[in-house]
Amino acid sequence: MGTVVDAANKEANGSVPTNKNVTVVFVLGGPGSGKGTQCANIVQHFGYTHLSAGDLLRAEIKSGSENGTMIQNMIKEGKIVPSEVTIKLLQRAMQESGNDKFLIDGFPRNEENRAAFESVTGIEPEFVLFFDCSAEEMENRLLNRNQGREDDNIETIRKRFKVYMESSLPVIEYYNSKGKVRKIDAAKPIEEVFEAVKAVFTPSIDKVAA
Ligand SMILES: Nc1ncnc2c1ncn2[C@@H]1O[C@H](COP(=O)(O)OP(=O)(O)O)[C@@H](O)[C@H]1O
Ligand SMILES: Nc1ccn([C@@H]2O[C@H](COP(=O)(O)OP(=O)(O)O)[C@@H](O)[C@H]2O)c(=O)n1
Ligand SMILES: [Mg+2]
Repeated sequence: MGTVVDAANKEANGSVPTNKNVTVVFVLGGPGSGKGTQCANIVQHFGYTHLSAGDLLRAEIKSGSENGTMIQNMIKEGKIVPSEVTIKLLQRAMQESGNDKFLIDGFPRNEENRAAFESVTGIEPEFVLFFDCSAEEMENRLLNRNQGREDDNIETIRKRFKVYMESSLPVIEYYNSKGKVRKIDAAKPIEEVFEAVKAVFTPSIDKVAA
């Protein structure tokens, strides 16, 4: 057995992972900007596999892994888990999916995430989908999310916003300087946001034909 990811990792010289055949889109934006909601829509229409870094970390806590307590504490404090842990979970999920097109949601969240993913996997994102939304709107959404998350309380939300401003926005800026960011106004209703998202994923040749 072997997925495209395996195959790409075992290229001729055996050491440099290039992952040439894997398409990755990073889905970024503040907490509550609608990343997970829109990823579910994209999966339905465009055949990607959705990998949420936060969901993978929460599953790791539930599985009772030895890192579980550390991850749980970091999430409760709104801190970013060391990339070594998160990247292993992402790589495993990519391999298990059997797909070659991935939406990586909520990752990379800081410079360490970004640089480590690039050097470990050799993968460069096709583009970065960036959901732009005011802090006020995001806070309202998080306080009404009702998924029983330990970090959706006002104290942790404030910490997450600070981390977002200080550590995650610079990553978005980095990709912006490379011309890779596709910015979406995420403050609109879900359906309208998805219209804008669809335009990003639809090849321009189809747009002309439509
Ligand atoms: N465009 C939108 N307008 C209003 N509420 C939204 C919108 N997008 C998502 N939501 C709601 O806001 C909350 C956070 O959305 P979610 O997709 O979990 O965001 P993220 O993954 O970026 O934290 C959820 O309860 C979701 O139903
Ligand atoms: N790359 C990542 C993604 C999430 N996380 C942790 O998981 C928490 C929740 O992430 P999430 O993506 O599920 O949160 P939302 O932006 O969806 O609200 C973050 O606040 C971090 O504590 C992380 O450490 N590293
Ligand atoms: Mg999410």
